[in-house]
Amino acid sequence: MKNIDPTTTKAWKELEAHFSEIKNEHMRNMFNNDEDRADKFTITWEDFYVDISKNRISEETQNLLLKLAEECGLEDAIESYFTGDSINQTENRPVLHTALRAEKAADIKVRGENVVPEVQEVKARIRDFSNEIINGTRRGYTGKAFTDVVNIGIGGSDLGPVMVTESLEFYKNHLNLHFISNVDGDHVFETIKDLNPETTLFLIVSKTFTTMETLSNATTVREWFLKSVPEKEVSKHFVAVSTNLQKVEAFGIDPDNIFPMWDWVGGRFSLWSAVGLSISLAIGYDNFTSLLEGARKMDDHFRLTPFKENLPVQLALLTIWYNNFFKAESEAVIPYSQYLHKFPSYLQQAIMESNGKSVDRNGNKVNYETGTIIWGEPGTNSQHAFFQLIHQGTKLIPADFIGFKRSLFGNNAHQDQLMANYFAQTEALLHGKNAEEVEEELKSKGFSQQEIDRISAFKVFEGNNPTNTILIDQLTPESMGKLIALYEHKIFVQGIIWNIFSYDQWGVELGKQLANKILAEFSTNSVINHDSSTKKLLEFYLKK
Ligand SMILES: O=P(O)(O)OC[C@H]1O[C@](O)(CO)[C@@H](O)[C@@H]1O
Repeated sequence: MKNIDPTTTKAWKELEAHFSEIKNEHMRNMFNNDEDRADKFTITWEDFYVDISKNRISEETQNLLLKLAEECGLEDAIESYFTGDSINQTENRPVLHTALRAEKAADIKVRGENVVPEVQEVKARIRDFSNEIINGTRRGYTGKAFTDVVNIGIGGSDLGPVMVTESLEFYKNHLNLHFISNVDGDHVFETIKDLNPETTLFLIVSKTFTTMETLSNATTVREWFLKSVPEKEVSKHFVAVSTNLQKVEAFGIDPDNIFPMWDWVGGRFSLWSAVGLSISLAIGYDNFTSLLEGARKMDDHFRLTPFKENLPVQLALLTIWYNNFFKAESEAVIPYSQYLHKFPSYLQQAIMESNGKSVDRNGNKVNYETGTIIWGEPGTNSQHAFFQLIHQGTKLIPADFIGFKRSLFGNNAHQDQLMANYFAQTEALLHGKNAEEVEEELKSKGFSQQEIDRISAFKVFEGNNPTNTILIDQLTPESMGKLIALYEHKIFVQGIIWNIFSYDQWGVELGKQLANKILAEFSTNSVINHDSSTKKLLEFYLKK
C-alpha cells in the first residue's frame, strides 16, 4: 500500500480549487442545465439501481475524485486486500472476510496456506448443526426439540447477527432468537426469565473469549441453567464460536461444540463466519449461503469493475467529498424498510470503529478529517423524528436512502405509500422550496400579504441537501448480502484514501482497562488515583 497523505496529492489540490467554484452551486441548476444528469450519475448492477445524481458534484468532481483514488494507490490496495496481504499492520494480520464467502475453488493464502478448505469445513459444520437444530434431530437434555436460541456476544459478535436476523425476519423459521450483549444484568434476566432451559440453546460468541461483557453474561446464564439442570447436560445446550479454543474449553464448553474462527476476520466483519450461526439457525443454512453469495457477488463487482461504475468506490468518494471538502461531520442512513431497523447501528460499529482514527499509516497525526459519524433510523419514522433538522437545520447531512421496489407480503398500497415518501424526501432535499414558491403557495391558500411577509421565511427550504438513492428490487438474503458488502468495501476505500488503518480498534482499549480497575476497587470499597470528578462519583455510587 502506498501510505500517501491524501492532501499532498495533485488531485487533492485540484479538488480544493474545484470545491471553491462549485460549493455554492444549487443542484436545482445542475439538473436544469443537464437533462442527462440522472443517467450520467446512475449505476445499475444486478438488482441494484443506485442514483448518485442528487449530489453536489459535476462530472469534473467525479473525475477528480477518481484521480484522487488513483493517486492514493486504490487499485493495488484492493488486490492486497483480496489476496491476503497483512494490511492490518498494527495487528500484523490479513483482512479476509471476503475469503468466508469465496467460491470453493478459490485459493486464498494466509501465511502460505490456502484458507478456503478450512472455511468450507466450518461451513459444513454450520450447515449440519443448523439443520439438526431446525429439524429437531438434535434435541435438549430431556429429548425435547429446541424452541429458543440465545446469542451471547457483543460488538461484532452481536451487531451483525442481530441486524441480519431482524432484516431477514420474513425468512425465519420457528426458532425464537434472543440476543444478550450488554453487561446490564437486568437485560440478561429480562431475556431469560421466561425461557425453558429444556428447549433453549445458548451460543457464546466471542472472537477473543476475553470480553468482559460476554464472559460475565455467559457465566450468569450458565448459573441460571445449572439451577435446574445437571452439569453433565451443559454440552447439549451450550456452544461457542471463538478463535481462542483454550479459553473456551476452560470455560467448560465441550470441544465438539466449538466453532472456530480466525484472526484474519475482524469482529465487525465476522457475520459471514460461524459468528453468523444464529443467522443460519434463524433462516436456515440455504438462506445463509444466499446471504454469502450476495456478498461474494459484491466482492467481484468491487474487485473487477472500473472505478467509475464501481458502487463501493463511488459511494466512498462521495463521503470523502463531503467530509473533507464540505466539512460535513455526519452521514445519515435511512432504510425505507422496518426490517432494516438495526442496519444503522450495525453500520455505526462497522464504519466508526474502522475509520475513527487520527494517526495515519506512517504513524503521524493526520491534519485532515477522517471517519464520519453515522446515524439513522428507518423511514418513514425518521421523517417524523429528525428530518426537520436535515431539511431546515444549519448542518449539511448527506444521506443514503435505501429502499426496495417490491414488498415481501405483496401489499402494494402500503408499499406505494412507503416508497412515495422515499422518493419525495430525496426530491424535497434536492429542490427545497424557495421564497417565491412559498409566497405563491400561501397566496393560493388565501393568506394576506401581511401574513405572507410575516411567515414566509420560516417556510423556505434551501434544499441542495445531498442524497444517494439505493433502490433494490426486493429484500432477500442475497440482496442483503450485497448491501452489507457494499458498505464493507466502502469502508475499505475510505481507509485507503485517508491513509489510516481501518482494521484495528485500539481506541476501545483504554475504557476497558479503566473499567477493570474500577471494578476491582468496588470489591475492596476503596477509590484511589482518580481525578476529583470520577472519585466523587465513585464514592457517591458506593454509598448504597
Ligand atoms: O468478539 P469479541 O472478542 O468478544 O469482541 C467483541 C467486540 O469488542 C471489540 O473488540 C471492541 O469493542 C469489537 O471490535 C468486537 O467486535
